[in-house]
Amino acid sequence: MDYKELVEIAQKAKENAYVPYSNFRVGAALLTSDNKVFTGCNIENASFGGTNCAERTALFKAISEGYKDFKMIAITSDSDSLTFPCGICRQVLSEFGLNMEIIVANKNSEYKIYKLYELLPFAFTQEDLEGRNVNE
Ligand SMILES: O=c1ccn([C@H]2C[C@H](O)[C@@H](CO)O2)c(=O)[nH]1
Ligand SMILES: [Zn+2]
Repeated sequence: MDYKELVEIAQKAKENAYVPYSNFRVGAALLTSDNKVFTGCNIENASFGGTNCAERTALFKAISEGYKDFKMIAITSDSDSLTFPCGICRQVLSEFGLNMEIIVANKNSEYKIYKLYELLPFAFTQEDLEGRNVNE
């Protein structure tokens, strides 16, 4: 599974986006450490706040199926710009490892790769709860 292939799977996942309010379709494809792929799309809600992003849809599908070790996640939309995960998704993804690779793509499947720790420096983690944040 290479980066490009995962981006193409995310493009396909975008087709199921439920976006009556923003009309902004997002797709994600999450690769587990044993090379299984979980896809996700954004799912909007009339309350707005009940909306779930594509990244969290993919992550929650994986977690609920018993997977919690991930190599990378590809994210795309219909935009000419690269689609970066929102702050909530960065935080939620960080629970499962700041070393995860984040592949941000545009509608033409051009992409860049970051590590989650680059997108979420000084992350709040379990260690903060235990009083030993490494950033201190
Ligand atoms: O990385 C992102 C950014 C936004 N959205 C969704 C939420 C909402 O449905 C729409 C507009 O913000 O895009 C995602 O799914 N992932
Ligand atoms: Zn998000």
